[in-house]
Amino acid sequence: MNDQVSYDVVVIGGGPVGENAADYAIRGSDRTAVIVEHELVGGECSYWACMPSKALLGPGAALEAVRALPGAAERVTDARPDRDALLAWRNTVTSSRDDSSQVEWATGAGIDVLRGHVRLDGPRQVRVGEQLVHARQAVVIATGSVATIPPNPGLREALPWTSRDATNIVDVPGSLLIVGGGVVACEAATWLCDLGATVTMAVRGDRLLPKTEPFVSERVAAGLAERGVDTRFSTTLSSVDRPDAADTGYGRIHGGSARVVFDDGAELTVDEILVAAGRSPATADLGLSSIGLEDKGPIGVDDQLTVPDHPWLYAVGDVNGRVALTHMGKYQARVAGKVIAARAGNGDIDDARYFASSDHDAVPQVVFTRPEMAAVGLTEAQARDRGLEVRVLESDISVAGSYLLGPDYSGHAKLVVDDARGVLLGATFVGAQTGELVHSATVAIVGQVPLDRLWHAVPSYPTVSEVWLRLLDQAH
Ligand SMILES: Cc1cc2nc3c(=O)[nH]c(=O)nc-3n(C[C@H](O)[C@H](O)[C@H](O)COP(=O)(O)OP(=O)(O)OC[C@H]3O[C@@H](n4cnc5c(N)ncnc54)[C@H](O)[C@@H]3O)c2cc1C
Ligand SMILES: NC(=O)c1ccc[n+]([C@@H]2O[C@H](COP(=O)([O-])OP(=O)(O)OC[C@H]3O[C@@H](n4cnc5c(N)ncnc54)[C@H](O)[C@@H]3O)[C@@H](O)[C@H]2O)c1
Repeated sequence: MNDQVSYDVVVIGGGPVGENAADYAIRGSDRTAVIVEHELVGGECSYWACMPSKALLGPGAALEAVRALPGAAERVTDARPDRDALLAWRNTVTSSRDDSSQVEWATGAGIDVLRGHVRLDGPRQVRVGEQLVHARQAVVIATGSVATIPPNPGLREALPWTSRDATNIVDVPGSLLIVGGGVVACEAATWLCDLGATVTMAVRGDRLLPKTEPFVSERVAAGLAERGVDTRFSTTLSSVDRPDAADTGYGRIHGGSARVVFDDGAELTVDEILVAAGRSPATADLGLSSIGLEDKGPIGVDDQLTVPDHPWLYAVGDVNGRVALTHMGKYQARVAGKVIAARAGNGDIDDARYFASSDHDAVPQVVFTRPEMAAVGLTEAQARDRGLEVRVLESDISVAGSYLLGPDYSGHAKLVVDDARGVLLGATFVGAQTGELVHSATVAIVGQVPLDRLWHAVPSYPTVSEVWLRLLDQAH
């Protein structure tokens, strides 16, 4: 075996972000790139996160949409999706964790794929087992993140589920405690109810989805309560006791029941615990100290995704701690790839497209709870914290387009406006099928479209987008 190979670009981690970075760095050139992956090409997103979670959520949302609409509702015989068919659909969406089509895509794009765990071994060099791989131009770290398990007494020993188990669920627990109140917690509570589990949520703070507008938290909490979820706020686990904990594999129940005591003395016995308490950048065991960086925490980068004082090193996606979302990581990857390509050709990299500016204040996100929520940019509280002069435009979503989704449609929308400049800073929508509304707001924010111009953007009748009229009418 040749134990040293060279490429122009070496990408560590073959998730969606690493794939895009490699592609954009060599596209249309004769430069070479390799992706080194120690698990599955396609990463967390394809097999353990976005794709399986959305596969598990889609059928329940579709059933709810049908049940909301007279004429169709009468044909629905069950409020819940078919469990076996739902799990089979999840397997289809994740290709049953077979990454051959993603490897085929990479090789088709001229990118080599190497299997193994990577450690940096000094500047521009990585080690994969016995193999040394040298990077002539750039090393891109795209190793993603891992679930965090908080140090509550007995919790780690109880071998709780993480999101990997919840998305790759095989055995549906009769009763389940979810620790956390963020995005994973709320989405997982939704699909676990669809699968028939009895769900309790232990939330440290006083509301769900604490980074969103407060009305989102209220409506999502009400939606979960309607499904029977018992949400306990401002609480932590004092102890967890699970004598028969066992590593039975992803999505299988990890042993016997667990007895949980909360900080107020309340007790609960459940079949399984799902920890959804955030994620940490995957920087341990990456050899970062070989180039003078810390072996933990996010890898800091500038807006060109370059690590300060290491002009050959880039970090993109969850691992840099900027925004843990697939679409934002892929955006960073496009920017980093273009920067690498331009630097290779000694091109100019001062143009706006070589800076990941949207990471700071134009991040869109859709949370696929019921009701769904979609937001972009700053919340009112975030804008005020930045000392901006803020005006708020707010309306229930009650237009012909929403009524036609069902007579009981309920939704709410809010725009945050920079009063001094007359442009949007943020937008939040909550209600069924609002996910598709958010891109219009993203365009308005990124384009810094003045509100008096936006007023001329006429939404089609009868669509939910007509809520823009209700909101913008308040601006004059
Ligand atoms: C349950 C869940 C649902 C989510 N849903 C959404 C959603 O709907 N929309 C959204 O935008 N975001 C969602 N996210 C977030 C999204 O999954 C991440 O932001 C995204 O996966 C980040 O992509 P990445 O390429 O940076 O990292 P990853 O997808 O984690 O890929 C990193 C890759 O690097 C590999 N790797 C790590 N270390 C090494 C090493 N030393 N050597 C070799 N290979 C290595 C890993 O095996 C992995 O394949 C969700 C997250 C979770 C947990
Ligand atoms: N639809 C989507 O876009 C989507 C879906 C799932 C996940 N994601 C992303 O994946 C990332 C991870 O999601 P997440 O839900 O794990 O993280 P998160 O940051 O959204 O939520 C973490 C939650 O855990 C709580 N928490 C933290 N430490 C705790 C502790 N010690 N004890 C109890 N509770 C604790 C926090 O208060 C918070 O409510 C996020 O960036 C999220 O946006 C996105």
